[in-house]
Amino acid sequence: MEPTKEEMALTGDRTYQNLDAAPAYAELKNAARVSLKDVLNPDRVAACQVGTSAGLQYNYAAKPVSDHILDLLQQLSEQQELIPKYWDILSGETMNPGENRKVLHHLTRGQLAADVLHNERNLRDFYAEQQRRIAGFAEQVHAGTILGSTGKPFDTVVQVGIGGSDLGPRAMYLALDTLLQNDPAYAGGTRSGTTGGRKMRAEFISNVDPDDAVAVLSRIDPETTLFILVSKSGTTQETLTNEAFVIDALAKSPAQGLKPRKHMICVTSETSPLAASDEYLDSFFIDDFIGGRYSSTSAVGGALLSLAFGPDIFAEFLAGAAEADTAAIEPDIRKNAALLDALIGVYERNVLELPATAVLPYSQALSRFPAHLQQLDMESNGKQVNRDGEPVAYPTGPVIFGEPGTNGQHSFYQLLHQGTDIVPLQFIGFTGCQGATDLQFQSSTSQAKLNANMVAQIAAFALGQSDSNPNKNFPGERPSSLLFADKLTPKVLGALLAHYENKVMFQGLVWNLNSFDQEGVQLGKVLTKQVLGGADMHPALAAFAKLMEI
Ligand SMILES: O=P(O)(O)OC[C@H]1O[C@H](O)[C@H](O)[C@@H](O)[C@@H]1O
Repeated sequence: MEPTKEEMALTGDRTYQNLDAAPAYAELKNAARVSLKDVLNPDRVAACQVGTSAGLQYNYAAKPVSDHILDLLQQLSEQQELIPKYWDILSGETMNPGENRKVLHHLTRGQLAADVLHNERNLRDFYAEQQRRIAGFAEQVHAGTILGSTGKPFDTVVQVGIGGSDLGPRAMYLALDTLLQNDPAYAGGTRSGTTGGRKMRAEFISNVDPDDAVAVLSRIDPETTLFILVSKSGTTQETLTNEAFVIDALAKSPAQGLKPRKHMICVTSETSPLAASDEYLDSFFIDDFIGGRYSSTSAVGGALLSLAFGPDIFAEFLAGAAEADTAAIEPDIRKNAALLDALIGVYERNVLELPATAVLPYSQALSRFPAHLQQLDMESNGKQVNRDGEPVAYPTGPVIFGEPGTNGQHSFYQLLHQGTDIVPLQFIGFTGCQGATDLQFQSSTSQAKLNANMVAQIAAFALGQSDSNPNKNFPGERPSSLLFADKLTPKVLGALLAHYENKVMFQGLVWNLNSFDQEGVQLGKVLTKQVLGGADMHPALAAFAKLMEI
C-alpha cells in the first residue's frame, strides 16, 4: 500500500533525547498545580472526555491537569516526536534497538502504513496467512471434521503458556466468555448448548507449580480436549515442563487409542526449537517482531480466541484494536486518548512523583486484565537505562496493580483513600453487564449498584471529606480517569487492549526507553538453572536452596 501525503510527512530523521532534555519538562515542573476540589464540576466532567474508538470513551475530568498543563504536555509530545516515532514503529523501523528488531504487533491487526518487508517476506501477508490458517483450523474443529484421536469432537481447549503467552489471551478469553455464552446476538453454530456463541470452553495452565496442571487436568476430559502449546521462544522452562506434564497425563489416560500429540497444536516462532516438530496436530507461527506481552492479537491469542469463540469474533476484536491504533496517530493530544492517557501518566509520575498506578475495572469480565497490564506496562517500561543503555535521571514506569471493583473496595482502598502515598487510579466501566441476568433488589439492579460504587469512588477520591476526627478525614485530591463504554463487546475489548498497548508505547518513547526488550527477567532464569543443575553458585543461594530441600 502506498503511503498518503500526511503519512509521508511523518517520514524523516528523528531525535532521541531523554525526558529531562525536553524544554517542556522543566516548564511542567514549574506549572501551577491543579486542585481537584477547586476544579471538578459538571462542565469539566462533560468537557474532559475524548472518544478513543469502538465507542470507548476516556474521561480525565478527575485528573489534575489544567489547560496550561495540557498545552505543555502537547509540547512535550512534539519535542519527543511521539507521533512520528509511532509512525516509525508502524513502518517497520528497528524500534527495539537492544535486540535489533522491528516492533510489529500493530501489523497483526491493521492496515496502517506501508507493507513491511523482511528478508523479502511481506510480513503483513505472513501474519494474515497465519490468521487465515488458524481460522480454517478452528472452523474444522467446530464442524467436527477435525476430531480427537479417539474419534470424539473437541469441546474444550487448554492454553499451555506463561507470561505473554498466557496473560493477554487469558484476560481476553475471560473478558468475553460470559457475553459469548449468554448473548443470543452471538448465537449461531454453537455446540456448547448455550444461548450465545461460545464454541469451546477454555482452561489455562501456566505455572510450573504442579498443582496448576493437576487442577486443570482434573477438570477436563482428555478425549475431547485440545491443548495449545504456546511459546514464542520454544525454550521457556515452565511451558516445556507443563507440556511434558500434559503429555504424560494423556498417555496415562484410560481412553483406548488416545494419541497425546494429536491433541496438541503449537504456536511458536519459526526459529524456535518447537517449530521443527511435525508431531503436533498442527503448528501456527509468529516471529521475533511480536513481543510476548504484545502478542494477544497474533497467533498467540488468535488460536485460543478463534477456537473458543470462532474466527469472526476474533476478527471483530482485531477490528477494535485496529481502530484504536488509527485513533492513536492523531497529533492533538486532546483528541488522542492513548497519547493523552500516556502524557497525564508521565505528569503524575515525573512531576507529581507518584510511584504507582492502580487499574480498577468495575467489570468482573476484566478480572485478569490488571494482571495482563502488569506485564504489559512493567516489563515494557520498568527500565533504568535509556534506549542507548545510558542511565536516566528520572523515574520511569510505575508499579501497576489492580483488582475488579467492588472487591478492591473491601480490600486495599483504605490505603488509596487515607494512605500516605497518592496512587493515580484508572477506572474502567460499562453501562451494561455481560450476562443475561440481573436482579432488582432494594430498588436498584446489581449493575446499577456496581456503577454507583464506581462513580462514588471517583468523587470520594477527588473531593474527599473533612472531619474533625483525623481518623475519619478524607484528604481527597486523589486523581483518577475513567475509560467506559456501553458494553464490553469483542470490538470494545480490542480497542481497550490497544489503548493500553499504545499508552505504554508512548510513555516509553517520552522516557526514551526501549520498551520492547526485557533483560530484567534473565538473571533469575540463570540462577534457577544453577540451582537445578547443582552448578557452582553463590554460597548464599546454595544455602537458600538447602532450606527448600532442592
Ligand atoms: O512465549 P515464551 O517464549 O515462552 O515466553 C514467555 C514469557 O517469558 C519471558 O520470560 C518473558 O519475560 C515474557 O515476556 C514472555 O512472554
